[in-house]
Amino acid sequence: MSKRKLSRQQQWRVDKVQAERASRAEKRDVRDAEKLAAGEYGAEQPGRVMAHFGRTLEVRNTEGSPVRCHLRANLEGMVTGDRVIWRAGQEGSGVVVAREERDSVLKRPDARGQLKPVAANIDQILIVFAVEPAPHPNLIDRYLVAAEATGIAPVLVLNKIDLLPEDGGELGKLLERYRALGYPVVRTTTANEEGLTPLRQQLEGRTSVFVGQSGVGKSSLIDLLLPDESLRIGALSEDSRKGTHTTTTARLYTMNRDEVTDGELIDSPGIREFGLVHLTEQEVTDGFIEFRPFIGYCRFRDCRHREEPGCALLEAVETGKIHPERFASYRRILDSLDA
Ligand SMILES: Nc1nc2c(ncn2[C@@H]2O[C@H](COP(=O)(O)OP(=O)(O)OP(=O)(O)O)[C@@H](O)[C@H]2O)c(=O)[nH]1
Ligand SMILES: [Zn+2]
Repeated sequence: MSKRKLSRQQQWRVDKVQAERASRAEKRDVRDAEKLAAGEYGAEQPGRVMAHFGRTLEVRNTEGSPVRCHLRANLEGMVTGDRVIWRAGQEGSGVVVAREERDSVLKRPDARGQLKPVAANIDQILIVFAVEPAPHPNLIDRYLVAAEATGIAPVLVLNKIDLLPEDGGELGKLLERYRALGYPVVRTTTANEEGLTPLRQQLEGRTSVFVGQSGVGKSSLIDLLLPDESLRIGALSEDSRKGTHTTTTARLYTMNRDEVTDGELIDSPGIREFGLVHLTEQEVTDGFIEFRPFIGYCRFRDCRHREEPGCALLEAVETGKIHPERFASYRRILDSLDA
């Protein structure tokens, strides 16, 4: 693997080539099994998958360096972020012999619409939105519901606060509503040095992913968080930036500042699009966290919370325990499932 620092976009292209190479690596598995049996590998040690290309993995060792590994024959389905046990072989490469249990998994539909894990052990999903283009509350709710369905903690990141009016405007009020529900809200701007301080605090010691609609500033934020990786700005043409990289795999990045490990990011174009995936009616209902105390208290067991008499959710809206806009949003998301 090249020692030169590549931009993420360049890296994704490299990853694709390596995926092709990976199939050749499978033939090595057989030989590996023999070598493992013969004791030609070093002691077991922990690592984390930074990227994967089929059966070839880039594993970060405890010193933070990447080691090229392949998977022992009886293992499969590793994804970026997996914690693994590996053993060093000859020529700086290694073999992954086990995977630790995952704390969380992020899934995306593959080409055939089948949900497939794309990243593991993520602590938080940062839902980025911006003062401009202004978010529709329904979109924020959609992201929150999708995040809740994964069991990974969502965090709302309001970017471009340099464009916010003095009094905070309507967005200020909207954010208060989410804060009251218990969601962390972080304000950012890429327009000045201090603009990322609260975000850095939120990222510290955790593994995060950024999601959000186009134009909210995800690339701008990530470029500032990973300055070493941002060679691509200016170096790549518009065309290649907009190329279709959505099938390439996710990559784990460590944010280093002042020699201190601040936190980790898992990123890929596909992950950034997370949230606009198909959800079930049950997932949508469960994803509105303030509904939970009322679920199961409707008069009818199969209440769909539309016009039914004795609906506990509708009552909660009427008595002000559920915000009418959140409920309207809930209905709109359900309607979009029906469509
Ligand atoms: N005023 C202001 N503009 C910003 C800020 N952050 C990003 N921008 C601008 O917003 C635009 C979109 O930023 P990007 O970083 O490309 O947004 P993105 O979310 O990565 O968008 P996609 O690549 O389409 O997914 C660019 O013109 C940025 O310069 C900010 O904090 N304040
Ligand atoms: Zn009901």
